[in-house]
Amino acid sequence: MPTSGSIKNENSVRKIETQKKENKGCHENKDIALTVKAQTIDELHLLQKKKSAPTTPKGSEATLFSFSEDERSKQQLQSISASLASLTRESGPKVVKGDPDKRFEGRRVSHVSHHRITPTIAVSDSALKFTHVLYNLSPAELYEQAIKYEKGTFMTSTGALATLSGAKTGRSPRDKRVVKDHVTQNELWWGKGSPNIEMDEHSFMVNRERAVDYLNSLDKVFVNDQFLNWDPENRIKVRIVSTRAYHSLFMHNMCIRPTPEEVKNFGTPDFTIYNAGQFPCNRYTHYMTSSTSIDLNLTRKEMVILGTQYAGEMKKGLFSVMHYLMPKSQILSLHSGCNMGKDGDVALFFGLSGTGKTTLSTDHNRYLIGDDEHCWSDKGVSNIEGGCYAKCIDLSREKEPDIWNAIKFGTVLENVVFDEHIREVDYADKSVTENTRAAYPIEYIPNAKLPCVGPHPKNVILLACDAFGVLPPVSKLSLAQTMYHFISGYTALVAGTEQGIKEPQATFSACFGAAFIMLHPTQYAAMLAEKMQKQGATGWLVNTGWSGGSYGCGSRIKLAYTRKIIDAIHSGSLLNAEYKKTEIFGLEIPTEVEGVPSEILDPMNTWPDKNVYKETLLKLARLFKNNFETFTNYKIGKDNKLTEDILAAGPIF
Ligand SMILES: Nc1ncnc2c1ncn2[C@@H]1O[C@H](COP(=O)(O)OP(=O)(O)O)[C@@H](O)[C@H]1O
Ligand SMILES: C=C(OP(=O)(O)O)C(=O)O
Ligand SMILES: [Ca+2]
Ligand SMILES: [Mn+2]
Repeated sequence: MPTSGSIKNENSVRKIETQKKENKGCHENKDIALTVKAQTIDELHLLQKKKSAPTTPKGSEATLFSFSEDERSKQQLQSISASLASLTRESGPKVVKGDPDKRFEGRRVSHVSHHRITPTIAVSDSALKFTHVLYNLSPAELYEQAIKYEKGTFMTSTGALATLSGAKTGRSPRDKRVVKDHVTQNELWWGKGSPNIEMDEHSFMVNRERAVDYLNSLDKVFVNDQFLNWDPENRIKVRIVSTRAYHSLFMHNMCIRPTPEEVKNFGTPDFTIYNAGQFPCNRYTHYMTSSTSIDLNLTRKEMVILGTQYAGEMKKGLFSVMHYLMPKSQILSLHSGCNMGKDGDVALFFGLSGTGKTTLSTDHNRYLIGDDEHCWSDKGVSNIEGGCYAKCIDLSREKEPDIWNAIKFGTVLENVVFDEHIREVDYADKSVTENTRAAYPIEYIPNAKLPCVGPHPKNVILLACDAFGVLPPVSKLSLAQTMYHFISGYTALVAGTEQGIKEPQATFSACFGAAFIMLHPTQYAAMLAEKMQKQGATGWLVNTGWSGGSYGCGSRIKLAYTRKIIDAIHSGSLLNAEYKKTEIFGLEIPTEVEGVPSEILDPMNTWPDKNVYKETLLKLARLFKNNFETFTNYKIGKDNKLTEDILAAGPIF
């Protein structure tokens, strides 16, 4: 220590003296005792690492089982080879496990000898080359890969991995394609309003081959074998093949992580993603309208990503798959957050992007079941994912402490700006995008409920961020109103950034997630109505948006107030409050909520000009009505009465 000369502390002085004594007395012995058990630097490096599953499945203790372990490891490699195989070429790159950079490292020579003749990138000689598979790497290994090879990837001051998603910083719903074949043409929702833009089987195969060829041209690819859905009976096995450690770590965090035993017995996946997002699609390919394409083939159980590195495409792509598979088993898939109180009361939080699912389901006083994707079966609710994907723009430690603290080692931080030296993140900085994100394993939230399952929901909270500022901060809904608002899926955010005052943009997205549903919205709505009725769940509409005027005049409702409102819903106190009915939307609004100024509960009170308020309210009502027109010819479930009630539950003017 350079400061030892000036140390006055008694203990320190004594320490220094002891050291001196040691040095005098047994200098030689000490040196011998500290000598490493290695003859060379390479041997020293070998000592540093213990072998472990799953990347190196053959452990030294496996003598008894070595045959079966060997077999299993071989089968695993065969399964990955099959995933990566070209469907047109007879021969292709040979798939080998491990990091190509480690091929000269002196591990067991027999195991690596063939790596020594491995050529690097050789696109036209694919039959002669190896593609190294980095299989289910750990976060630490993925950090090393990402920092070493991916430009724009750094460690932040709290240990998170900050990276850039490239040109795309959000999803590209217009570039999503779904294969229309003899099965899906009858099963799925097609045409006007549907998110399922069709493509044919052949064009899918062209894109698939393009992705596979690209992946195989690389020295190495990442493979994640993981699960979706915490309900063990309805769990699916997913394989994600990707080119970036960032993608692999993102999915490691977002999907359910298998145990080493589960990895060994993984077998064939139920669904595979080929993420070749660094490579564009060919715009001459039929159905392609840009160089980005996210293609879903439900019959082949495959998804291909070309031309976008935005990681959210993988997460939401798999969500679409669940929106197809789960209803087949009478399970309702939900674009919602979910948490549970100490007494086992479960709440769902529906809402479009930015309305508060993640923020409000992450509640220090409740158990977090999940922030975004759930299933509701006859047994209760289950999270589909193993992690959360929180927005970081303007994130503050005070307002969202649990999310703030989750941003640590292992967390992927997308598109944030940070101090180049200290590496402190500036969450207010929108230089790269407003859609900055953190993806972390759910157990990074201290009160996560593991396993992520719970009983039937008691409250169904519909979140709308109403930038028009006319929806009340909270209303209690009848079942018909809940269904009306669920099918409408309204929110209004402000387009663009903060420069000047912009008109709020009303968005209607059926089931609060039209971009991800595969069947007609009324099919999900019918299931939700049936489940809510059967379980006696109460519906609520919570406006997390503006109060006191539209965007530009009013201001966003304080998160602290919204939390108080949500608390009152959870505790049951709001259920028995005093209510009055609003004009036009016919919403039941409470006259009092503990901790919330009563005057804001009726939005009319907060607007300085009551006429402008009325005009704006009518404007929004018309938007609702126009949007609902497309649903007026459908029946919701088998119940005529409910269908009529739903149609009557919209605004009346
Ligand atoms: N009153 C409010 N209620 C909920 N969120 C709010 C409120 N005011 C501001 N916010 C901010 O809005 C964003 C909500 O986003 P998020 O919870 O990620 O939405 P989602 O998960 O539905 O996409 C967060 O950044 C949160 O801090
Ligand atoms: C990842 C997403 O989810 P959300 O914005 O709802 O959190 C998304 O919609 O792309
Ligand atoms: Ca979402
Ligand atoms: Mn979210």
